[in-house]
Amino acid sequence: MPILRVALNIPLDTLFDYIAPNACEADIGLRVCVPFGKKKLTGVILEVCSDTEVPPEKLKSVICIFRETPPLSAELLALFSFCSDYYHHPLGMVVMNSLPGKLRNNKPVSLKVHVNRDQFVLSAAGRQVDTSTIPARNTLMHRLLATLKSTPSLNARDVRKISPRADHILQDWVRKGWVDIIPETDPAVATPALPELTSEQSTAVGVIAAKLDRFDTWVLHGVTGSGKTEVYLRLIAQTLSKGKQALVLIPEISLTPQLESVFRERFIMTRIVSLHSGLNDSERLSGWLQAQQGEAGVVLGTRLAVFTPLPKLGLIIVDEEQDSSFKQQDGLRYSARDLAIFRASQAHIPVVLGSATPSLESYYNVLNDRYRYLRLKNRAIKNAVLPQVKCIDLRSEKPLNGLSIPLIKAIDACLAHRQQCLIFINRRGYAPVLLCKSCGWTAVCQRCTSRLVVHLQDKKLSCHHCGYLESFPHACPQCGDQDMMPFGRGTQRVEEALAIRFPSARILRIDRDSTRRKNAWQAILRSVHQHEVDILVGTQLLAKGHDFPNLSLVGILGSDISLYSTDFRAGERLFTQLMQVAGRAGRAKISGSVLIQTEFPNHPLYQALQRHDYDVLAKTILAERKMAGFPPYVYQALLRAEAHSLKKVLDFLDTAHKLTQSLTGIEVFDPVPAHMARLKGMERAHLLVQSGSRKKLQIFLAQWYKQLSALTAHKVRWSLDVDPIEF
Ligand SMILES: Nc1ncnc2c1ncn2[C@@H]1O[C@H](COP(=O)(O)OP(=O)(O)OP(=O)(O)O)[C@@H](O)[C@H]1O
Ligand SMILES: [Zn+2]
Repeated sequence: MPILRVALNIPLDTLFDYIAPNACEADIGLRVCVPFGKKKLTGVILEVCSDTEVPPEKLKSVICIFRETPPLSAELLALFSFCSDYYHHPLGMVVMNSLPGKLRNNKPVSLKVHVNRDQFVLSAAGRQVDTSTIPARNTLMHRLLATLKSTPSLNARDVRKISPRADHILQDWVRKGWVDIIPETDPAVATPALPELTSEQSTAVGVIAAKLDRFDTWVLHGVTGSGKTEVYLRLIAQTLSKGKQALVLIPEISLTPQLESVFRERFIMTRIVSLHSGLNDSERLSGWLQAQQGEAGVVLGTRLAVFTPLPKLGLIIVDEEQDSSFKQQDGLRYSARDLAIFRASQAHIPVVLGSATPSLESYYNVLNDRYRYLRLKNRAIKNAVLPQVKCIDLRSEKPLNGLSIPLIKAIDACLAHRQQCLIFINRRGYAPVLLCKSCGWTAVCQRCTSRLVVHLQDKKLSCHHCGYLESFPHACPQCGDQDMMPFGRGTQRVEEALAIRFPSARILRIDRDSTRRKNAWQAILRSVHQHEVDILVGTQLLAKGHDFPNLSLVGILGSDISLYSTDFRAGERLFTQLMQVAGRAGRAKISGSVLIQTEFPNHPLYQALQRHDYDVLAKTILAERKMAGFPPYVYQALLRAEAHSLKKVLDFLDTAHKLTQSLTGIEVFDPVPAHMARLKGMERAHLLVQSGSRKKLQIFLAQWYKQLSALTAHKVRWSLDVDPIEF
């Protein structure tokens, strides 16, 4: 009797065995419904074998196998298995987390995902089908094939006219590659005229396009506005022309509408699917199925999209590859960028990592010749040059309400020229601290190690880590004094100061508070493009990828705070962020300038920024990391633990520490409290391990993970974070 080994979304590092009388090898990768305790669960069949260690009286039968969707491919299952091994996370959870919600349900799904106006045409393979191989009694198949041969294309209605059952056959043929789907096209839309590539773009496209049939990791290092998107588009066009699919990963969901419309305009004959967390379950399922069936030519998505089934994958692009949002920060802590590289190597195709400021990990791999490197040094639009970056020295220019005189003058000039400006401050809310002037009390979150942020408009104090909200206190809870004052500055306060200083300017604030509503982004982008806004105030949400042609001035406030952080990645992150915001200025015909208000104008980071010199700074930071023994010179993993009592957490970590004794090539540090020592009421601490050899670290982690899983007597939640980026 065949035994199925099933992946379930259960936090145990094992597969679960069931009997299935009518199952066979071809069922591997299919979804299956099984009994589990008193419940029914849906899982995925990973193996079909003939024996099991489960005693016969305990072995249960599957309830049903879902056969309406094709099985997950062997490549995808290999990706899951790599991911589970590398991140030390139960395989069943890896598999199930990657599926759209509707496929995790105990219900069959409907495959009716086509837009009815699609056209179906016989593919080259379909034309070569030997009709004698189709049994004569299958008259419907013969009729459908004959009709497809005799007409240029059919739409869904034509198909149903042949027979209501013809639709099924057609779907099957699409899967087999006999029939291609051409999405409905609007004849009024003409093929857009392509811009002439700059010589740098043209080199990049040429070099990568010559090697589309092999695995390489390309770092496309292009300054802001250098037209990396155009390079992607040309490479995707070549991929599509070979009948292959392209996967494009982007960091921010807010960037999808813009990019999606660029793609749609360019590839009018191609089905483009976007996959991100803003979709409802049906939309996500539909996109996922179109990808799995090879109908979607381009899949555009945020990090989870790296797990999309793509049978004809020909190219992967990771835009803004350095972005930390590619790393999942809970549950399965994977890096979508790193998995993208694995997928490309698995499929023998190129992966392009695009960025204006590549991550130091990637840059290091370039310096070591592990990755290939292409550079775009100039802006793509004729005469558009990189903005002039200058520091305003706050030691001599005392600001008023946060705004220094040179910045105010620059804003005045910008407005007089009817151009737009952007004031960047990476902190939302009104002020980060509420302070009692007489006793020095500050409002803190009861559940987290953090201060409460002042939100003046709704008269609330809010914790940005756990979402806790409370009303303003009337008096200081410590001394009773009523003289409480917001201290420091957030976007709302800067907006207020600007409104006072520039009463006739139209000001728009863009941060997580102002973009929460659905479609808020579209409205914002439209009003910026139609110049209904003069001054934008915003956080890093604004910094990424947006193209605002009329923006000529960027002012940067409050960035000094990241210069001397305890996090060794803070400098890299700040540089990237400031390069990105600075890059919003002067992207088209008008020239741009960037003003940074700082007390440390001579800091190497600001110096590098003024010269647009990524390489010098990157090399300096790399040298520091080498000295200090930080990544990319070592590989790290963090054992994170949390519980209601700190003692329990530390006891657990001590036990974990003792398990690691006398290892060579692995360095184990003492347990320390996390940067956020308390979060949502949980006490948190961690233990860092590192090694100069990724392989050694992996071997150690596998063994340690088993030992840790076997520790039972503690009430601590723990997880391993491989290649952590937050501490
Ligand atoms: N060859 C070209 N000729 C003319 N304009 C171009 C060309 N290539 C790109 N552009 C234009 O240049 C602008 C900047 O391009 P794009 O947004 O792709 O830059 P980017 O490198 O992605 O920058 P960022 O890192 O800031 O996102 C866009 O308006 C784009 O339409
Ligand atoms: Zn909190």
